[in-house]
Amino acid sequence: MTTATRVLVLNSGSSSVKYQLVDMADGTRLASGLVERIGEEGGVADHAEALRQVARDLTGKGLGLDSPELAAVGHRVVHGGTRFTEPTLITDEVVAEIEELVPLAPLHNPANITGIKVARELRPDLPQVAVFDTAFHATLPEAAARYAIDAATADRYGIRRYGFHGTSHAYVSRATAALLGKEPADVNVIVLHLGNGASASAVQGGVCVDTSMGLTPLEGLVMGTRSGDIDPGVVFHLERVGGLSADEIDTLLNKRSGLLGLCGANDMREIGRRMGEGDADARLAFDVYVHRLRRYIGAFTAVLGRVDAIAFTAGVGENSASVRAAAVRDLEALGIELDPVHNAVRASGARLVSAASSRVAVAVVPTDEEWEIARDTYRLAGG
Ligand SMILES: Nc1ncnc2c1ncn2[C@@H]1O[C@H](COP(=O)(O)OP(=O)(O)O)[C@@H](O)[C@H]1O
Ligand SMILES: CC(=O)OP(=O)(O)O
Ligand SMILES: [Mg+2]
Repeated sequence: MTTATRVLVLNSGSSSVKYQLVDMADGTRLASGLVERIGEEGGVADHAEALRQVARDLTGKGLGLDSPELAAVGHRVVHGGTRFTEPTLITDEVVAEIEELVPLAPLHNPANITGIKVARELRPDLPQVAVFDTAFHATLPEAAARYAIDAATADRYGIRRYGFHGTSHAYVSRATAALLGKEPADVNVIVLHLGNGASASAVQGGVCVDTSMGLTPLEGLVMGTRSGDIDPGVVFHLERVGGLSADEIDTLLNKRSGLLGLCGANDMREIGRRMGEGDADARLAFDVYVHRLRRYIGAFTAVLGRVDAIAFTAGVGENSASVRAAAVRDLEALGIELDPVHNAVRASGARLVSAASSRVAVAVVPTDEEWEIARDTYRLAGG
């Protein structure tokens, strides 16, 4: 008999499904892929269709879901509320509870649930595990997690800071400690996850003590299409003076704001190109993005007291030398000094980009949310 050591990870996003098949016996990535533009012109119709396409892709690679070597399926679930703070074996009851959390993550949780349902239909015999974006942030102290609003109202509606991208913040903070040759327990790190969604976290000795996203993945940094922090008064103003409905304001702030709202492009590569041509809107979008990042670097430096490393990760953090340079420019007073030559080198692995004299290490650390989910899944269900 073969021992089942393979884990399939499904990361169903709002408009894409990413998958990875990992052999946990030796850490080999056997297959990975992406189905994009779900529900858009030229793309597949919906998430269920996207997942069937993932199943077909795997079958085409000779790695079909019917394989006896498959030990478990791990699912990224964005919102776990206060109910889920650990990876959880999926049952009908767990699915129902994730469904109850949809109002807290309307862009994300429905897609995650579809992924779970389709995978359970295809392999009802396999253990399936939900790994939550919020879980790594369950350690936030109350002072960081609570909003200063009426306590009874907050408790009644579950209003608090949950934080997201937790698998990335967990993976990258550990990988940063490894890069420094230290144990996670001995290192304080500010992790800057800069993808389409973007968030910062303050990790003290391996434990998350603050993060920029809140009740939903809208708060904090400027993102591709999301505003990040704004005065909540903007919402009332748009409703009372602009006559917009709650749904319209939600769409505006989540899908038509951020870099896209400021300059019409959400891709940092395009913004870089346009800045090179002297485009003033692209320049402003870049400056607003960087200004917000610097505020969080300052804030989380104060939260941590001692910072050993700042780690840049995800699409923008791993690839944009100009964002990294602008984010830490002129911060020598905080012990942060970049090495411009190292920073400009294009490379793929985890690496230091700070000057030898920098008190705070500045690192580029590629994230691997799928690996982190596979590890959590196998630990619970496979091994
Ligand atoms: N070479 C690059 N230079 C600058 N930005 C890049 C580069 N490559 C990718 N990006 C940015 O990374 C973003 C996507 O990041 P990613 O982590 O893949 O996002 P997500 O997983 O949230 O969809 C893109 O919007 C793009 O702006
Ligand atoms: C939670 C979140 O913002 O996720 P993503 O970056 O995948 O949109
Ligand atoms: Mg991502």
